[in-house]
Amino acid sequence: MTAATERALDRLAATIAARKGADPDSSWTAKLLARGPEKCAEKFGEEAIEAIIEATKGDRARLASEAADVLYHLLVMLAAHDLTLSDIEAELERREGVSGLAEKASRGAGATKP
Ligand SMILES: N=c1c2ncn([C@@H]3O[C@H](COP(=O)(O)OP(=O)(O)OP(=O)(O)O)[C@@H](O)[C@H]3O)c2ncn1[C@@H]1O[C@H](COP(=O)(O)O)[C@@H](O)[C@H]1O
Repeated sequence: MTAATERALDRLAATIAARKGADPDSSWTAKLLARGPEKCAEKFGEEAIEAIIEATKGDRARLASEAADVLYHLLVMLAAHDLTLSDIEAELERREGVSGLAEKASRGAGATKP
C-alpha cells in the first residue's frame, strides 16, 4: 500500500465517522448507517461478492473499482460498530512478524493449504 493510498483511506474513514448521526437525506453514508449494522453488513457482503466475481474475470480496472467499493463498505460496517481504522491497524500491528503458518500451527490446525 502506498502512502497516498493510506492517506485516502484515512480521509475516507474520517468522512464516514463524520456522517454518523448526519441527516440521511444529505448523504449515502448517513442513509446506510441509519439503516443499522445488519444492513451495513449486508451491503459489505454484496460488494465483496461483486469483487470476487471481478477477480475471477481478470479485468484489473474493474477489480480495482470493486475493491474500492469493498473498502468503503468495510469502513461503513466497522463504523456501525464503533470500530475505527486505528482499531484494525492495531490488530494488524499485533500480527506483524507472526507467520500465518506459525499462527495456524499454534492453534493445532494441521492443514498446510490456504
Ligand atoms: N467511497 C464511497 C463510495 N463507494 C461506493 N459508494 C456508494 O455505494 C452505493 C452502492 O449502492 P448500490 O449497491 O445500490 O450500488 P451498486 O453497487 O452500483 O449496485 P447496483 O445498483 O448495480 O445494484 C452507491 O450509491 C455508491 O455511490 C460510495 N459512497 C461514498 N463514498 C465516499 O464517501 C464520501 C461521503 O459520501 P456521502 O456520505 O454520500 O456524502 C464520498 O465523498 C466518497 O468519498
